[in-house]
Amino acid sequence: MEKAKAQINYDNPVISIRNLEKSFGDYHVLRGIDLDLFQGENLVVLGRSGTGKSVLIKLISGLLYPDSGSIDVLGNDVLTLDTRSLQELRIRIGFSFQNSALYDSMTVRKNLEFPLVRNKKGITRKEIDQSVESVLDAVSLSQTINQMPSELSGGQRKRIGIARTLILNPEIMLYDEPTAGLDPITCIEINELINEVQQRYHTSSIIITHDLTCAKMTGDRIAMLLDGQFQRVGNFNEVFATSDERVKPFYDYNFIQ
Ligand SMILES: Nc1ncnc2c1ncn2[C@@H]1O[C@H](COP(=O)(O)OP(=O)(O)OP(=O)(O)O)[C@@H](O)[C@H]1O
Repeated sequence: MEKAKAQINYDNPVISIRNLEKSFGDYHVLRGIDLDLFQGENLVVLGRSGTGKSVLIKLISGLLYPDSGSIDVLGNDVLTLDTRSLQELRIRIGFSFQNSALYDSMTVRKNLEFPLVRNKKGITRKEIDQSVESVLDAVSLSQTINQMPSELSGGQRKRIGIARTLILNPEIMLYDEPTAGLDPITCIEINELINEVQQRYHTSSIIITHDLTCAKMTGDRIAMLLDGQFQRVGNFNEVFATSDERVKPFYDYNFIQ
């Protein structure tokens, strides 16, 4: 269940975060976050509920503004980008959110075409068809092309959601709790898909989760968010080789394959 070694370019961070601070009223959620995501890397961000994982993703994608610190994404200073440049940058990032639901009234094909037609002006019918076929093949669901989302299982819907994100060829993937609400076997299939996406699309990914099986299977590196900072960063065994009483229960109460 250990993750196979990936090709990672440690000279090329695609996301660089320095000394990031974010409070909501009196609640100091992020207290000086430093983080690099390297080209080709799967980085898992682990943390209990309410520790600020989603806030971090929103800051990276420019949906929230920090109190201080810097965020560089694909060579862009996110905090100084105008709306248009931010939109252009977001197209280079694939968001796989828990609630990124499919459109129930559209077939799988139409769901997949939607981001293409919206974001790629002048794309031809042939290019659309090729892209749809290619991402469906990537998530091993070619046979569902004419089905409605209601005819798919939870795991299949999750895969189609990932395919819809991949269709724009993102350089960075942000997965927010990719295995939430799925049975253990389907979780493992989604973890395997995350690794296949890394290899096939050469993406760099941040995977937010509190599922340790997911962390172990998909993470080249794991960063544990505790009390507003990344207190432990390393591979799975390094992160959990500690007697830190804030970390141990996290491990003890998770089911590890
Ligand atoms: N827009 C907001 N206004 C006020 N408080 C917020 C806002 N967004 C997040 N928070 C607070 O910041 C904290 C961190 O929230 P966040 O959603 O990042 O947690 P999380 O680590 O993703 O948790 P979970 O695993 O449950 O999704 C929470 O206490 C939340 O209430």
